[in-house]
Amino acid sequence: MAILVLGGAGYIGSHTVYELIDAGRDVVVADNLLTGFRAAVHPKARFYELDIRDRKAVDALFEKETIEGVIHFAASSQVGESMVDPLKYYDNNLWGTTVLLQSMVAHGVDKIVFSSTAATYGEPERVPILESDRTEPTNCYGETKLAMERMMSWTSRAHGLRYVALRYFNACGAHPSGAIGEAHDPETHLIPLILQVPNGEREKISVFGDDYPTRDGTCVRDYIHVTDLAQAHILALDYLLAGGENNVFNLGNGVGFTVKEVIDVTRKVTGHPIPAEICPRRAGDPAQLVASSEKAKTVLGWKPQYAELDTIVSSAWTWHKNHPNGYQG
Ligand SMILES: NC(=O)c1ccc[n+]([C@@H]2O[C@H](COP(=O)([O-])OP(=O)(O)OC[C@H]3O[C@@H](n4cnc5c(N)ncnc54)[C@H](O)[C@@H]3O)[C@@H](O)[C@H]2O)c1
Ligand SMILES: O=c1ccn([C@@H]2O[C@H](COP(=O)(O)OP(=O)(O)O[C@H]3O[C@H](CO)[C@H](O)[C@H](O)[C@H]3O)[C@@H](O)[C@H]2O)c(=O)[nH]1
Repeated sequence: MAILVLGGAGYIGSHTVYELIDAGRDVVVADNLLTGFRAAVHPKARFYELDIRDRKAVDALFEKETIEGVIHFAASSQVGESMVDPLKYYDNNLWGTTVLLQSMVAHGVDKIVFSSTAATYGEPERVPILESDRTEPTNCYGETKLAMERMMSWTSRAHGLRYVALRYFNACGAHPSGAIGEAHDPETHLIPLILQVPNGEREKISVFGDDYPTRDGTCVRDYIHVTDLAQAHILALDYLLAGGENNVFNLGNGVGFTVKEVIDVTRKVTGHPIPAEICPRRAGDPAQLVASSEKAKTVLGWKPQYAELDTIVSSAWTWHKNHPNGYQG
């Protein structure tokens, strides 16, 4: 019996595959390599290059492999892009998940752990955010992820599928071995973009807005190490395999850092002055997102191992220094 990881050539998916294989699991990866990289896939995983919107290809995979559970990362995930090209998000995220669930139901595969996001909350009513708090996305990306959660819920009622939605906050850092790390093209995430300055790939970092209602006017986010996220997926899968009910969990460290604070930590870690320039706000950004992850700790037994921001940034710096072009050389 194998675990199917959709989007396992991407950033968080590839780290989860490494943890699954380290834990002795049999792993199948499927990815269309839209934003992922073949080189990020663990050599012990069986790889299928396919698009989850291709029903015939997904059916063929379920017919060839014996799958006990699915971990679903395959989606488009850039907040800014979702505001200018929302239909890409409906197509890839909602249509992709529709086709996937149709195929799972048809093949009797009934357990799925999937990537949701802090962007489902929108502007939070309070921080730290609890899973039961209001969900009112401020960007189309978050809207499609919330709709994916609801799609799972209705599919569960009708067909008995069981799911765990993991609402991650800001994923960052790299595998402790240095073998894999974050590689997006174009890169939009704050920490890898800041690290392009000491790496000689950009002159300065743009700060998107300094007029938010936060302690220094820049947006506050909760940064969580990718290996800690990966571990949570294994715990969530085992929870479902042990008969656990449908559930939603936040995954973050419970501590918020402003954009300026992240730049300061990165200056300390790299020893580079990292010039910063204040720019206009980016559309769709909530002022602050900080998780309460007590539920994941209590119900799943999740224990983040890399909670300090300088440890997280150091692991990202090691990866980017050694792989300035990501997986392309
Ligand atoms: N990076 C973050 O901070 C963050 C935070 C919250 C949630 N998430 C969610 O986690 C998941 C993974 O994020 P990531 O940063 O690793 O992104 P990523 O872009 O690196 O990985 C996504 C992977 O899915 C693949 N993919 C996309 N559409 C596909 C399709 N139709 N068929 C097959 N494969 C497809 C891509 O090629 C890629 O390998 C996404 O669903 C994202 O929404 C990410
Ligand atoms: O060059 C940059 C890039 C980002 N930012 C700011 O840094 C913060 C973090 O931005 P990221 O793009 O790194 O991350 P987001 O918070 O926008 O989004 C991330 O986390 C979300 C959940 O919080 C989603 O799930 C999404 O997939 C994931 O990219 C934001 O305030 C953003 O405006 C800058 O100031 N300059």
